[in-house]
Amino acid sequence: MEKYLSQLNEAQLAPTIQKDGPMIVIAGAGSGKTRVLTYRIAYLMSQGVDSFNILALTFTNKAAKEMKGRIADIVGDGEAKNLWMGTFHSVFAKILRFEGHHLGFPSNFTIYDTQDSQKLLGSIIKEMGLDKDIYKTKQVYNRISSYKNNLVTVKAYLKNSELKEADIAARRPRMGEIYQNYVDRCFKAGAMDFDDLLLRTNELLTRFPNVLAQYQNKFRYILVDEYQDTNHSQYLIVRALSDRFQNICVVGDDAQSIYAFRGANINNILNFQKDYDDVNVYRLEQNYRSTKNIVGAANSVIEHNKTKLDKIVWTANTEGEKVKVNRLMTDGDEGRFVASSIFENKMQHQLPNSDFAVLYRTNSQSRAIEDALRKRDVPYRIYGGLSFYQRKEIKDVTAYLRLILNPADEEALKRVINYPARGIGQTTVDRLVVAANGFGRTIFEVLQNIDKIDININNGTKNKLKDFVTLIDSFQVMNQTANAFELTEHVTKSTGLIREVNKEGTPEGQVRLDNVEELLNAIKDFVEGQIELADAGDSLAEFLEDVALATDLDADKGNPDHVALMTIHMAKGLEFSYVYIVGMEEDLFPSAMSMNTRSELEEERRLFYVALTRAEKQAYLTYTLSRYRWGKLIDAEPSRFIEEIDDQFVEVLTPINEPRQNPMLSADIFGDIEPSQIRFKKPIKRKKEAKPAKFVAPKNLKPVSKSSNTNDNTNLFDDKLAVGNFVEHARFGKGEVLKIEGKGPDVKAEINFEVGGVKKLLLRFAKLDVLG
Ligand SMILES: Nc1ncnc2c1ncn2[C@@H]1O[C@H](COP(=O)(O)OP(=O)(O)OP(=O)(O)O)[C@@H](O)[C@H]1O
Ligand SMILES: [Mg+2]
Repeated sequence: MEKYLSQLNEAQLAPTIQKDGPMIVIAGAGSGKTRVLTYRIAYLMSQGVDSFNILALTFTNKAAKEMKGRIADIVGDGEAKNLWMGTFHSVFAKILRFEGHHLGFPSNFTIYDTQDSQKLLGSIIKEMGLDKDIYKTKQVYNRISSYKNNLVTVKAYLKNSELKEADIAARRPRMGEIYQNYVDRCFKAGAMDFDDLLLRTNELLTRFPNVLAQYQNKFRYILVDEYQDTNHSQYLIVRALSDRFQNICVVGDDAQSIYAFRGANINNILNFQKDYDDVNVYRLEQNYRSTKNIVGAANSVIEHNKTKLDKIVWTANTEGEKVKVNRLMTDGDEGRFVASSIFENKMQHQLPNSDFAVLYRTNSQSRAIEDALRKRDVPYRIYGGLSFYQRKEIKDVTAYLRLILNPADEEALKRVINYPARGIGQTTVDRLVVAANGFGRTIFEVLQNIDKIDININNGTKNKLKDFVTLIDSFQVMNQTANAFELTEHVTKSTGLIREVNKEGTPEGQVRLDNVEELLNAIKDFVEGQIELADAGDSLAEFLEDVALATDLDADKGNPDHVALMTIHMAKGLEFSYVYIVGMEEDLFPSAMSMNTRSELEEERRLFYVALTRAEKQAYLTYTLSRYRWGKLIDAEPSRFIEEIDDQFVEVLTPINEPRQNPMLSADIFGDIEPSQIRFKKPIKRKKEAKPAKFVAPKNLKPVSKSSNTNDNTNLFDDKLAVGNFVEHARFGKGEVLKIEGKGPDVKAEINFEVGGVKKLLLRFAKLDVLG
């Protein structure tokens, strides 16, 4: 352990080895907060704390896995296994499996994901005969989610005139009824949504003191990462569990609080000292992640926020390159710039793809980047789009599995009752739902008694329904003996699902088929890792729980060496050598929807701070002059955040695809100044410009000199290459030299190529043949 403790600086060591009592580490990005948590857990174990008595809550399951791996390196595999570590949702889902019966939930309760919840709300709104343009499912869902995260139960809602008035003002006076129906239907279906996992845990710990005492005793040491983004519900759970022993260590950075829009409460971090007695407050100031330029840039940005704790962040790392800002014409150009820059940096510094990340404000921005990366054959992965487990074909298979385990699961049943098609129409399903609601029974119970009840369904259809029940029954019987993999394989075959996904034999169908196969592989892996579980049924339940809580960030699928594409929200806590932040435009970032109040704008700024501080070596910011938004091409202005970075940390790149040979244009915009000298004191707003004419090479050009194969072409080109020369490049074809700039190893040429238009190349690396 000594050896490991020496890998911490003094400031980090103190919270790591304070064994007991409440403590908070407030520190800026990259200062080692997560490292402190990791080493602290290992330290506690080395001091004789039983691994069963430690609970660590992280922001993603991936972070938990990595932390566990690191701890296993220090203390050994066996002990690390017993640690309770994961996101709030996954940890408390596990506890609810054991304890949910106190609240009337079966241990095999289903977890409804957002899609399931919204579908259920959609049908409730329809059944109540409400206008779906006013009662928009998504908004209703968000509203209910915020009640739950603030522990406002239906009962509390009905007593809360403020909330009710807000809903009436939003022309939704029947929110209370919807909320009630939704809670009832989830309960009847034996289902909890994401927010219930926290809300019900709170209910459990409040209503059942014995249960609370049991878990207080179990979790004698509690650690929370990214504490600044806990919501009220999470805060109360941590408080309750740590109340007895008060061995609570939370780490966070108020400057990185970016989930207020989802109910995160920055006051949790600000008030921590009031919640416990004798809190030790630790501060870390040295950043180990980033260069001086990046740390300086990030510090200068966050300075603009009024609401913040005073913090110092400095680094002993090298100066590094300045934060590079580039302006492009369109999002297509932006994508191409990012792709070629990644490509060049990769080649120049011999780096793996996984050293690069592209971050954006909204998911829809990924498409242009993807297109460009694909053209360059750069492998990439999008995180946080539709997660693997949310794809239709995967949800169809898992719906069968959910139904086998929990026949009350209404959303699963509705999903598969007529998939693959077995002649059971929507009207029949609607009648079943009405009957189930009328009898206070589940739909499956109605199906089991279809002959005994009075329901307007013809005999032919009744027979089909009975066949469906028999089918599910047979799967349940199989589940008694077979493992999850055998069962799933059998389900996909015997229902005809596997045939259905690729019945057209199209490439898309093949992808769906591959996905189902991938799911089977995942289940097999899971089953093989679960052999110690004697009860086959358990392995299926556990697998489904992992599936429901899986975010795309957690899955490690496919080629591990890829460029990561994700929203900034997803990137919290992560680090990459090279980070490209795209779409740095007003109304996009900061988002038009978050500029109404100072606090919203400050949250956007914190988001930018998070984005910048992901970079270790180099950060690029790009913005475009026009962008398609809501189907229209609009003029875009550079984000105010670019201006907010202190000039000394920024370098403005000459826009690569700008028609520099047009003197009107340079005069118009830059006067006599080189664009690279421009600082963004005022946003530069311009109209759409024409691209340079496509280069067509004159005939009869022949090579007059060839670039050497060494990495140093400087001498060759320093004197030989001149403006007006024709050259040839292996990939871009022939081109005309428009401009030469720089000295020695930094000589660059701007060349208008046949393929891809104007490019700026560092001659040291460009393999060019001069033609004459
Ligand atoms: N004392 C140290 N010596 C060397 N490297 C360190 C030290 N402390 C932290 N690091 C490294 O610095 C990087 C940032 O650390 P870490 O991720 O723990 O910071 P953080 O404060 O959790 O950042 P964030 O706020 O972004 O979550 C990591 O790569 C970590 O391994
Ligand atoms: Mg961290």
